[in-house]
Amino acid sequence: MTTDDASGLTDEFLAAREEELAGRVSPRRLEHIRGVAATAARLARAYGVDERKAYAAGLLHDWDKGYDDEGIRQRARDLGLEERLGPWLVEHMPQVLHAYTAAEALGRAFPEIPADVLRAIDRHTVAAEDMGPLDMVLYVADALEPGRRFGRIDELRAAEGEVGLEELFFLTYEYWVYLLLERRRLMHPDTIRIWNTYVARRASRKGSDRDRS
Ligand SMILES: Nc1ncnc2c1ncn2[C@@H]1O[C@H](COP(=O)(O)OP(=O)(O)O)[C@@H](O)[C@H]1O
Repeated sequence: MTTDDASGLTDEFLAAREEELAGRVSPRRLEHIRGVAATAARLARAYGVDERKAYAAGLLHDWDKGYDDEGIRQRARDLGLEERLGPWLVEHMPQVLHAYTAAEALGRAFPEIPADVLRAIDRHTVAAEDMGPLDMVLYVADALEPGRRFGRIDELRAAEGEVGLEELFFLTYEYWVYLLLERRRLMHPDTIRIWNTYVARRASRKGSDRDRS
């Protein structure tokens, strides 16, 4: 099996993980998870991304969402993630840790999960400067699944299929950053770097669109 091979993501494997999830998260969270998996699969079809991987990433992204703040801090330490993430993040941002711990724990427990699915899970909350198509599909699906309600969601939902995947990711990320500011929440220190990267990429994309027309 190559690292990105999806052949281990059989129907049986996914059904077994879904059953385990019912014991790991609340019914409400499970509903969100199912919504994200279905939305990720739909986005994958629309944007030419591997549908099974997208579904699997959606199904598994909140694997560790059942921990409370102290529990998830301890899990991050137990998985040896404190060095990578830094003690400040572990102490002050428990709400983002589930993404990193899920990717690490799932990778250890289930070698059949492709590396790119684990990567998408790892970056589903904070994102990254080098988001690939699968990463973007999961990030967007997490925000747009049918159970989510927030101010500009209808506008974002309407953009699905009308704009490219990177633009849809950008619009979703923009809104998420805006919400963090509005709610006066702490921001992950990578947020400005990621924002700047995608603003610059967008400007050059728009520039080359203009050159072509
Ligand atoms: N860049 C960021 N910096 C700090 N917190 C963030 C950032 N992005 C998202 N969050 C917060 O992390 C939490 C988990 O978000 P997320 O993983 O997307 O949702 P969920 O796991 O519920 O599907 C939310 O409270 C969200 O506001």
